[in-house]
Amino acid sequence: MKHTMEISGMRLLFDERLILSDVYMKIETGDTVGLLGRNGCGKTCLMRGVYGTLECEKSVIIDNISVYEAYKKPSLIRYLPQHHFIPKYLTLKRVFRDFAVDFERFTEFFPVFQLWENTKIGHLSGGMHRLVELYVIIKSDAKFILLDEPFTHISPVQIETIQSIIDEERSCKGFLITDHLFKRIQESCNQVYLLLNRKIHYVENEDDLKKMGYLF
Ligand SMILES: Nc1ncnc2c1ncn2[C@@H]1O[C@H](COP(=O)(O)OP(=O)(O)OP(=O)(O)O)[C@@H](O)[C@H]1O
Repeated sequence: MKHTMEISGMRLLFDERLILSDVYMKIETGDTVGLLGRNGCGKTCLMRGVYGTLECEKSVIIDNISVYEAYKKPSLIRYLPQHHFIPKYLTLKRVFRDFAVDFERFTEFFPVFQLWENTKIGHLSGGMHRLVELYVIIKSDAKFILLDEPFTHISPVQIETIQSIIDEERSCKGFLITDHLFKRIQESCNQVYLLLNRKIHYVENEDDLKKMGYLF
């Protein structure tokens, strides 16, 4: 079944400073939407606004129903923040059980984790910890997945595997992914947008990014 999320009229002010204005985006099942933008332009704020953990003016409509506090509805949206969010004292077994994600399948993609089912996530390296968080969010049973800089701290080989998993999962989900690297976004996404001057701009190709001053 195809699901649609429409984000519109998003406007965010911090004191007198306008961060986002009139943001519009539509994401459907099967979409992998990439969001580029310079440091501090508002990508994280946009995601947190959609997720409902940052207050702002907005309309988020999923399948014709308005959603205000998406973070309370994990079956609709899951969000991977830039920072670690799974408590360090939890074992991998517990994490995969809580997210209802198959650990065996995970170890088929990433065999290095085979012996670590009873290891606490805090004992993993930062990159491994990140990989577990990224995987369980991508594989969670939700209609839309927001990934804030998912490839940071992940090795190139693991990035390729993750990209193939996202490609598989999009048959039943829609993805919004931020990154700084056009190449990575181009490889992972079927639509690309640039957040520039508080607004979302559709990007057809590299030339568009050059015209908008994002690439040289
Ligand atoms: N709680 C807050 N109070 C005031 N200003 C904030 C707050 N949170 C974010 N900002 C500011 O809003 C702007 C957008 O921040 P945001 O984190 O969304 O940028 P970003 O595009 O995700 O950056 P990066 O690519 O570096 O992660 C920044 O200038 C930031 O300093």
